[in-house]
Amino acid sequence: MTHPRLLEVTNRIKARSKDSRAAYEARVKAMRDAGPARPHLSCGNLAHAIAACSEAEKQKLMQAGMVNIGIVSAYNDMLSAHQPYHQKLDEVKAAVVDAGGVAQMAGGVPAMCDGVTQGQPGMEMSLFSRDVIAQATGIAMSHNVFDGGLLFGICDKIVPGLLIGALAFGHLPFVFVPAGPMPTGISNSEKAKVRQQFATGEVGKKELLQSESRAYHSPGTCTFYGTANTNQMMLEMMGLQLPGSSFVNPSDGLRGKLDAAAAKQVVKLAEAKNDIGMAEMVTAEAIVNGIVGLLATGGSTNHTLHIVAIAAAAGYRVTWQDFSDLSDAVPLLARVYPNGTADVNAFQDAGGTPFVIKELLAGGLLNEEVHTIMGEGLKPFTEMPALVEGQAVWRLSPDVPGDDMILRKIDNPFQPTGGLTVFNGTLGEAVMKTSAVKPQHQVIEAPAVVFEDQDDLLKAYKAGELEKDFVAVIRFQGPKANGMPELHKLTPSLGVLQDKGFKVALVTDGRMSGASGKVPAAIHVTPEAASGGPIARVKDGDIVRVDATTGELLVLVDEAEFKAREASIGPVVPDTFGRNLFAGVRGIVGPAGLGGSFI
Ligand SMILES: O=C(O)[C@H](O)[C@@H](O)[C@H](O)[C@H](O)COP(=O)(O)O
Ligand code: SF4
Repeated sequence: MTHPRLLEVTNRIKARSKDSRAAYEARVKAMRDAGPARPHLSCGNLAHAIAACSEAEKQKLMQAGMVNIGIVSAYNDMLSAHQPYHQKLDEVKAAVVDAGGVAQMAGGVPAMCDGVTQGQPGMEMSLFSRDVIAQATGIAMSHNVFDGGLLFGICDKIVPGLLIGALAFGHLPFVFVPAGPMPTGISNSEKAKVRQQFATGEVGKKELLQSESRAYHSPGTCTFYGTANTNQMMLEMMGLQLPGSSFVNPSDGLRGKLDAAAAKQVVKLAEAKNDIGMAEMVTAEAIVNGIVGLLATGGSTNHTLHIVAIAAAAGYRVTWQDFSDLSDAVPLLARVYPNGTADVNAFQDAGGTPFVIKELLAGGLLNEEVHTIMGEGLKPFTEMPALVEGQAVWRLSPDVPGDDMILRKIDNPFQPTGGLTVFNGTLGEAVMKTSAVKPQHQVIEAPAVVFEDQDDLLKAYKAGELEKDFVAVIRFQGPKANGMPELHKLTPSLGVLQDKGFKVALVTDGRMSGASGKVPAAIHVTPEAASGGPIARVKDGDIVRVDATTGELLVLVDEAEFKAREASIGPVVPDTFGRNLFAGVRGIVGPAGLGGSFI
């Protein structure tokens, strides 16, 4: 029986989105009514589109009924997660041909590695890159010669960008093709320990680099449960990626079979002509299923931005209150670093996303009336693939988890509620991933120390000025200020202070990484300082209360005095390292509560 809270939130999203969803569905109908793509091309258009094809492909593509699949790829060598897409292209094209279609590389999209840019100027483009990826996906598919698409992308802003772009072609079916996590190196906890030892001066750069390179060591996605791997879980929850396919390593023999199966599935969907495209798959029910998956697994806080933006691309308005109300009803069923010690390889071995889906269905916490890439309903997504006599074979998840320190059944969760808290109060709205914060750190009331640049906090730390209870208020880090960077490089220093017994918390209009964890951080503060939000009026010494148990974010200053204060105007954004290219975007980008989007 479906949980009443699930029905309540799903129905209110539909109700508030009635007009915007109707407008989206009208756009999709107009594209569908225009009929299959290629017959409407001029001979010149078609000749250009197939000029570089083989003779066999040309003959096929000149037939209107032949399914042509557009591949949109986020391959580059900067993301270890995306490097495997280089050799995947030809393999998947061949698999589409084996399945009776033709495939063309429709276009590439940019992909930024947040690990490479963490703490660097490039991080100020990170959030914006999501919408650039969406636009690049639109450019790729705008050739309008395709009957469906395959999407090569995994990491943080790439999956949301690809999905937003694909939704602009909601009359077509798309299937995501993952590449899988790298094998486990040193544990994430060991990595974090060495970082804190570096922050205290116990180890030097040589030891730190050695440790980092043993954590991040080969092709594949990083193995912590950050935004990239949360994307993977979400795509299975939403039925947009083959069941249980996310966390199979690139070098595993099963990987290639899963790629071929994805190719075959998208050809089958494109041939079906039953009007099941992205619009019919990405419904309010599917979006709520994605949020439920986020909450049940303690996924990345970045999804309070990305799911809102994805929903908007499908004509739905989703709010942080929706996340909060679902979080009260959805139990925490998984502990994967930073919410535990295991990584995604251990999560997969313990039962992975199919196990979580099976348990959530048993608890009535997923909408079952959904169209997915596998057909109707979520039952196929309770199955895990294995290589049996050289073939990918799916089997129903077991009734018990492979490791109950990593996964739990619905009647024995790690926490009765989800891993996310939405804050409200005198500083505005904010979110916190509480699943990674110990209970004794979930309520912090301490004097503010205000910064407008994360490096200034690190300088104060190194000067020994932060050996005390304090709330770090870091502002002018919002979308309009400087692109809303992740401030994850502060984690080791704040972690050292927390370990020393000081009560520390972070409040910022910026973001943290999905891999950030133990320090309580009320992030995405909205309205941001650059929009005149109250965070711009906080002064050193103001008492700030961050209470993750009640969702209060308060500055304990006389209301009239606080309101009368002059707001800080913040620092000037340098125009170096490409920042100047996004000056216009900073002027039009929307607030975090609407996904931080400029589309
Ligand atoms: O949201 C995320 O998951 C992060 O952006 C992640 O993709 C990023 O790479 C982190 O910075 C990795 O963690 P470290 O920086 O600790 O390696
Ligand atoms: S998970 Fe993060 S650090 Fe790892 S490849 Fe993806 S973007 Fe880069």
